[in-house]
Amino acid sequence: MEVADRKSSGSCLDYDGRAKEVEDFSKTRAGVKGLVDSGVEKIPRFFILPPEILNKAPIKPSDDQYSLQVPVIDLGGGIIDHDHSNRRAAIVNEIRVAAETWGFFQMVNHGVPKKVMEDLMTSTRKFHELPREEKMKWYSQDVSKLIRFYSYGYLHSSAPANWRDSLACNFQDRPLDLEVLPHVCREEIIEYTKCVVRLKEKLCELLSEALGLKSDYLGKLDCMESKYLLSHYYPVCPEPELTLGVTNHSDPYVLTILLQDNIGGLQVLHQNQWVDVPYLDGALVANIGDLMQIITNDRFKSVEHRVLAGRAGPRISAACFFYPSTANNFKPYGPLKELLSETNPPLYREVHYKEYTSLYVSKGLDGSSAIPHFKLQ
Ligand SMILES: O=C(O)CCC(=O)C(=O)O
Ligand SMILES: [Fe+2]
Repeated sequence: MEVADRKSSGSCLDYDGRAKEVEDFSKTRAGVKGLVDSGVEKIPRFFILPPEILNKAPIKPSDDQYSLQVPVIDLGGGIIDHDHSNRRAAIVNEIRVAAETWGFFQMVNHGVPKKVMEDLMTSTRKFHELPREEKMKWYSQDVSKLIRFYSYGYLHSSAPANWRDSLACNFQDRPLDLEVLPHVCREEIIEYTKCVVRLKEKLCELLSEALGLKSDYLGKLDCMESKYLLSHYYPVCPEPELTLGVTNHSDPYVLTILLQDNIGGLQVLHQNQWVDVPYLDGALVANIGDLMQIITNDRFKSVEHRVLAGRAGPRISAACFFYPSTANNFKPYGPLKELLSETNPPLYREVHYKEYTSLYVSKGLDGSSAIPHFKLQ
């Protein structure tokens, strides 16, 4: 069958025999990489995405796409303390504009050593490229497992499948524990996570200031004390026009810090166009999560993004998500009263983290946002 026929041969989300195909795939415990290693030339049908997901925004970018650029912000290494108030004010302003308009920005001079980033990429790649028997020991579809390897997390639903595998390390708000991690990447993950947590603390202050609040405001709110690192591996895809590395979604958490390699494919939805988030040597990407959009009453935007599947690769990335500490799983978070006024009334009801993520997970990455469910009428 030609690509055009396979595209029009019906939705991948619901067809006879889909559940069995998905289950057989899961039983291999070898992920998408296992499929590629087995030499598939046609992707299994449940990976073929319907046009309404593939073409959510113009697939062919307008000329504007080339003039639109995700903001790049120089965090000034160590010189953003309060003694350098002019420089700090300028950075805070850049972060404010980026968070309000793009929901995404790239950071350079952010203080995470390049070697630590490179080591994370090399070692997690080693994990994903372990012999199959070795890697499958980590395979699990159980979402309550804090450390696991998986592919397509929505096995029992009709949510779209993604052309990628992931190693999940949900550290929650505990100290990092070396023993629980796969040997090939454990020290590198711990070191990288320590550095990224320090960067998150800096960003937490800068974002508070960008909202016109005291530097320690978001820190005291305890909305970003837990950390969850996802190491992604996007294998080369024999039919990249038919699927996606990851389908359109916004991140459900408060803040994400992302490290990507130089393969490309990450895109952010901006002014109804998909704009590339290009690889920038030494940079880290930050993006606003859904809960941050809710607590800022829509000032900061949690923006949809996706990753294209590609013939080049594999592509490697690591996303570190920050969310409230476990003690606050049921603490209600709503628009911050300091940001509200008569002319700026609350747009959302209060929601706790568990309620938010349950809805997010039950929905699957179907390209729709969970945020509107919490809007006040
Ligand atoms: O791999 C990437 O560049 C993005 C991953 C992502 O969006 C996510 O894990 O939420
Ligand atoms: Fe994401």
